[in-house]
Amino acid sequence: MPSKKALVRHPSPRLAEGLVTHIERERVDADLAVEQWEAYVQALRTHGWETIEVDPADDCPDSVFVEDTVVMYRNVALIARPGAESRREETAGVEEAVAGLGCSVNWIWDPGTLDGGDVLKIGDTVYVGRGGRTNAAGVQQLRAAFEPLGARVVAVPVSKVLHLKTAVTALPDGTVIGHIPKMDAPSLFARFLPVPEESGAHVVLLGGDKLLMAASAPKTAELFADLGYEPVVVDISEFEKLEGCVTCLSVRLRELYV
Ligand SMILES: NC(=O)NCCC[C@H](N)C(=O)O
Repeated sequence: MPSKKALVRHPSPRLAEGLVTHIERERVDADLAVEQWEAYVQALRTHGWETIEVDPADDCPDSVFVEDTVVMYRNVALIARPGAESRREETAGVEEAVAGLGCSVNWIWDPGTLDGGDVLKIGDTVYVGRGGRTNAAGVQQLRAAFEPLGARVVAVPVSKVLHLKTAVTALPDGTVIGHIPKMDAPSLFARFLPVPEESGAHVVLLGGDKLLMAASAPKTAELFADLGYEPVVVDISEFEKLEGCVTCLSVRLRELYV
């Protein structure tokens, strides 16, 4: 049976100091953030995901955004090398967690940088955003790690937002969804559906027709419901103030046979 495990990481007490790059800094309510994180984790559990907490990294303000630290392909965990220096220490705890789960571990090495938020997998196609956090060496190393396993790696320019997955994710049938004003190259995606809100571009596939989405994208939730999906809505306002979205708060491990 394929696994339904998801890595999550408790917010650091220093969350409010997290990086902001493309938006104005706003005050983050740390207590509310913890409540929102707990509700997010509960939503995963309610929909059948076993959540595994990576040991907290309290000194790393952005550590709750665990998606950026590792990319999974089959049972291989590629440990990222975050583009932001302040996030490099986040990977140690994640490496320990995935090794403990029986994953094969591989690494992005200097001079490569790559954030997990830049990697979107649709079947065996692995889109990788080349932008502020992931450099050309990171793209090459991702190719070298995953192409021998059967992946087709497609590089996508990203200049308007933090990560590729800030701009686009995909529905269960593989249709790419995105908010066009935030995309560099929409024509790269063969089957593409534009969404009316920036945060509507972010979905976590919970299984079946269920899509985990942010409360800040009500029009997009309506659009998806009208297409026969079931939006599961969570409020993640405090993480959005730090350019986070629903995808970055977990790493789903779907292909572990352990
Ligand atoms: N995958 C993601 O979308 N990660 C969000 C990371 C936000 C964090 N404040 C950062 O700038 O690295």
